Amino acid sequence: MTEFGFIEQIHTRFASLPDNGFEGIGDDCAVLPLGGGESLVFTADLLTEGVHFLRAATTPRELGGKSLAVNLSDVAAMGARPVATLLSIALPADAAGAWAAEFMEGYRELSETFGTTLIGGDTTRSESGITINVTAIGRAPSANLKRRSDARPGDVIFAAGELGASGAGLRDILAGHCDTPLAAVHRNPQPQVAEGLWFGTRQEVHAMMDLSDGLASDLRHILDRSGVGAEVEVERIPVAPGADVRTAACAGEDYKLLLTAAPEAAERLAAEFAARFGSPLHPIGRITAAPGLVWLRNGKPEPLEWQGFEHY
Ligand SMILES: Nc1ncnc2c1ncn2[C@@H]1O[C@H](COP(=O)(O)OP(=O)(O)O)[C@@H](O)[C@H]1O
Ligand SMILES: Cc1ncc(C[n+]2csc(CCOP(=O)(O)OP(=O)(O)O)c2C)c(N)n1
Ligand SMILES: [Mg+2]
Repeated sequence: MTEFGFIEQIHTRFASLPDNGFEGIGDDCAVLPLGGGESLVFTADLLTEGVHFLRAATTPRELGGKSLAVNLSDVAAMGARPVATLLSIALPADAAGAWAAEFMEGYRELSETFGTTLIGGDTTRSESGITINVTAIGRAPSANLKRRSDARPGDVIFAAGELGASGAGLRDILAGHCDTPLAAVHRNPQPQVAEGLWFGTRQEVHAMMDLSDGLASDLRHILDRSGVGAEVEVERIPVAPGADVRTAACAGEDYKLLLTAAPEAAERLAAEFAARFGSPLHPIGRITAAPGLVWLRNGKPEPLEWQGFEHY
């Protein structure tokens, strides 16, 4: 079974139960309208030793920050402001002392940076490696929420930053070079919280998500949920220095925002983004009515078997 096959199975199994007012499985966050035009959003992400990180290749402080950052990125991807988190952590006995204190310091530092508070969680002993689960809660005017399901044919597809640095950094780490600048990028993702909030206020932004698994699979989630297709110009994919285009499209963990915007407003959106954030918004292609993801090189379709990260 594939990761996404399993999630689909879970979704189906729970489809007949009451939703209790929640918009559930399928987006970066679940949504609970509060009334008065406001909503809460909820997301959970888990990091487990050997799959998401190597204990010997990260400081606990960095891992504390990354555990929070990947969740704040999902809140940002809805156009919401992260407000609070819950932290559940399973620690082997040898990580329960100084390691855990440093981990919490990293988690606290990033909480302070983004104005979130820690409101609960759980702590247990582990017999096999470190596992961290974070639940993040955000808040937004309901009208600002951006979903994966709102891409429309003709929309311009944008990446809100360069891609591939994290994947190139992981390559360094797996080769035993943990002290390179790219390895540091991999261990210290910066969630685009201010950017997500700003996109939330822009009506011309239709669909949005964050890039955790890589463009090649994450864009497909927008296409599937919106019932559309896309053409992506390979030459326009913004490749971070030190990475190559395949890494940029497939390796994942860049935690940059991926969005679609109305074509008539796209140029102005990009100009205002650059003026506000001091870095470009990269147009990489467009949404099509015909389903499927087509990679274009020199304007011609190229049959690339590119895939993002999948757990199974
Ligand atoms: N074990 C699970 N139980 C319920 N929902 C899940 C589970 N795993 C993933 N999901 C949901 O499936 C969707 C896709 O998950 P995922 O690809 O992990 O999203 P993300 O990249 O935003 O973390 C999300 O809405 C997520 O909440
Ligand atoms: C030791 C190690 N091996 C492989 C990876 C690569 N990796 C692990 S998870 C992942 C994708 C993102 O994680 P996931 O759990 O799928 O997050 P989500 O999409 O749910 O936000 C990648 C690229 C890594 N970070 N560390
Ligand atoms: Mg997830």
